[in-house]
Amino acid sequence: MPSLEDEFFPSTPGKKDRAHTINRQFHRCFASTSTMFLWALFLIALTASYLSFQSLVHSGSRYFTASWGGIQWEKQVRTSAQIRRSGGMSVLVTGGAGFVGTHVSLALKKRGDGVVGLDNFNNYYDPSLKKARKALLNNHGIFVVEGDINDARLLAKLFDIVAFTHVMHLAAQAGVRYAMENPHSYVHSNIAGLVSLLEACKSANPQPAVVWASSSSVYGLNEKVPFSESDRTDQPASLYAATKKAGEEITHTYNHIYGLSITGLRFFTVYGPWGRPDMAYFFFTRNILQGKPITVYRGKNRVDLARDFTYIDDIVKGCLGSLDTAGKSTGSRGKKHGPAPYRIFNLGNTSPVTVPALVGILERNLKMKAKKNIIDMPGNGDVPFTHANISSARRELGYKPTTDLQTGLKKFVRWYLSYYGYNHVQGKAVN
Ligand SMILES: O=C(O)[C@H]1O[C@H](OP(=O)(O)OP(=O)(O)OC[C@H]2O[C@@H](n3ccc(=O)[nH]c3=O)[C@H](O)[C@@H]2O)[C@H](O)[C@@H](O)[C@@H]1O
Repeated sequence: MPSLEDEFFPSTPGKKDRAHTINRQFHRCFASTSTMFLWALFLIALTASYLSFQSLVHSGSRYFTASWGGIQWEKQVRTSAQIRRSGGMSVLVTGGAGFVGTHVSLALKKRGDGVVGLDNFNNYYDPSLKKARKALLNNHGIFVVEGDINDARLLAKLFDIVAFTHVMHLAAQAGVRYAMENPHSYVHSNIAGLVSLLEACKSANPQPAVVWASSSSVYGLNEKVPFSESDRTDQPASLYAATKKAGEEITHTYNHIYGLSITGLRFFTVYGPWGRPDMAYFFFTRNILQGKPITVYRGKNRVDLARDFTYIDDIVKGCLGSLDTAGKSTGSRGKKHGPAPYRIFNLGNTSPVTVPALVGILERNLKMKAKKNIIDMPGNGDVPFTHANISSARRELGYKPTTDLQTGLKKFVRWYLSYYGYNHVQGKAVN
């Protein structure tokens, strides 16, 4: 092999040795090819690490790495969004693998609307339940994208692929008492995530109409019953409630500045099959079946707490009614071209039931006695009662709840036993 010296000082000055030359050319060629190869490897590694860093940054979550994109993925989104009835809509359902998101998506698909779900599958409660809901949706031709509403690139991509006519925004950090444990998760999803979603909606062309989940908790310490939309909502009792109230104000500014059509729905303690394991009716059922005690809170002066429990099928009707009557957004490319609707509705049942009465119904359905620990309500953000006035929703949306707590819990227990069985295995349990 020629030495480095040979390269600069040929053995016979003025005369090139042929074998030597071929050897040197081969060496040069090999050296440059391997250098190029190394550079290419380096660039590929750099690009890959940049992209994964970007998806982490954009997802904005410590728990979540985005996994979306590609031709096959785009095709799944497009197919899922296809409208199959005349005058139908294509709806992006955020929180698509959540409790309400699953039921709303199925109902939309059933009547021929296009639906694409979006869910970050976080571990606030058992993600395997969310995966099971995703499988159910998949069986009905609904694709749920795995991603976070804080991921602006993902949202822009989705609006790029599909001209969604509506967004049903149900992704949120739910739960009243958990806000004391993890306050930042509420800011992340209910404030930052909401703004990220509205930014995408206002920039989309055409702009979709937005229907989103607020909460009965915005009434906070309000004592006037039943709660009407015009009642004061400036005394939240929990950070959760405060973020939902903030959401109502934030959506108002997007309506005012950008002409987004906005409908906020104040849900009242929604329950039913495929429900949320962090809610009392759900984990009371699990504990009763396992022979474990349940804690029942009691209000001031030993007054029982009460909720206007609302069955999921009634809520779904309220959501579809809201989508159908939403009215168009008026902006395009971030510019408003006239006033757009801004609406807020209570979606409740109008007949509050006490928590001990709820336990009694569960006991009868499960044919088992609950081991009750009755304690005074801790100062954890709870409110003593909720009660919805729904005349506005009845008038504007044709909303008319038809399921009482007895009937609804019977359906929930039937689903619970078919999903978990009597011996609720530890792997599937939460809380
Ligand atoms: O309507 C709403 O806006 C809210 O409804 C529920 O919140 P909450 O009504 O507090 O529902 P649960 O957590 O299931 O509690 C129901 C009742 O059981 C009581 N409870 C809860 C937990 C417990 O261990 N013991 C107990 O007695 C609560 O004080 C409350 O009165 C949801 O969790 C919220 O996401 C939703 O926004």
